[in-house]
Amino acid sequence: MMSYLLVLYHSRTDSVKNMAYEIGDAAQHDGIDVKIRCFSDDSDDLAVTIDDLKHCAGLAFGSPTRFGMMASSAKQFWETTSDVWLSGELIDKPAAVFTSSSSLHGGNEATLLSMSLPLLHHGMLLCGVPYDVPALSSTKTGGTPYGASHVSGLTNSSQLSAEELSICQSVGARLAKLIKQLQ
Ligand SMILES: Cc1cc2nc3c(=O)[nH]c(=O)nc-3n(C[C@H](O)[C@H](O)[C@H](O)COP(=O)(O)O)c2cc1C
Repeated sequence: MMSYLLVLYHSRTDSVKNMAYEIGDAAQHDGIDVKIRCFSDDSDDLAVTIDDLKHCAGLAFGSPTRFGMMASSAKQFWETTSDVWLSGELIDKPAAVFTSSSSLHGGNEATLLSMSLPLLHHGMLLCGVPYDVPALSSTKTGGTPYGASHVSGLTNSSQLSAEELSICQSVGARLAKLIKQLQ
């Protein structure tokens, strides 16, 4: 794979995983190769390597909301990326973040903002969700200008609402567009 979007996620109960696949499918639909990777090998998807990260043309990074922050496996991974940071290999590559939380005001926006920080340190071009995505104004569940989100609720449902789905698709399409424009 010469030029690909890396969709890198952690998910324990499939909500973030479903979002990862929606974002990846949308980018692929728009002509971009996609690599879907996890932070550890306790998933159906392969564990990410530093090479996967170094050589991506763009990144979608997903984590569940854990006490208003990213999951520890994600944080742990970023702490192994100093060499990539030193060599500047992610500078000027487009990136987006996405999350799932069980409650609507349970810290999903805070999580998205803090997930953005390592990507900004790496010099990536953070792409949020613009308000020309109609679902952003109509959603009663997830979806924020800082990135796609899903609210899994009291039953911890991993099924995305129509608006959440459409926002994930818009993120995949936007990353694909930016990857093409920047190459
Ligand atoms: C340790 C832990 C901490 C959590 N913290 C929050 C939280 O701060 N706010 C919230 O709304 N949900 C919280 N949750 C719920 C998860 O964010 C939610 O179930 C999410 O949809 C899981 O995503 P996944 O299915 O991809 O694993 C927490 C769950 C765990 C296990």
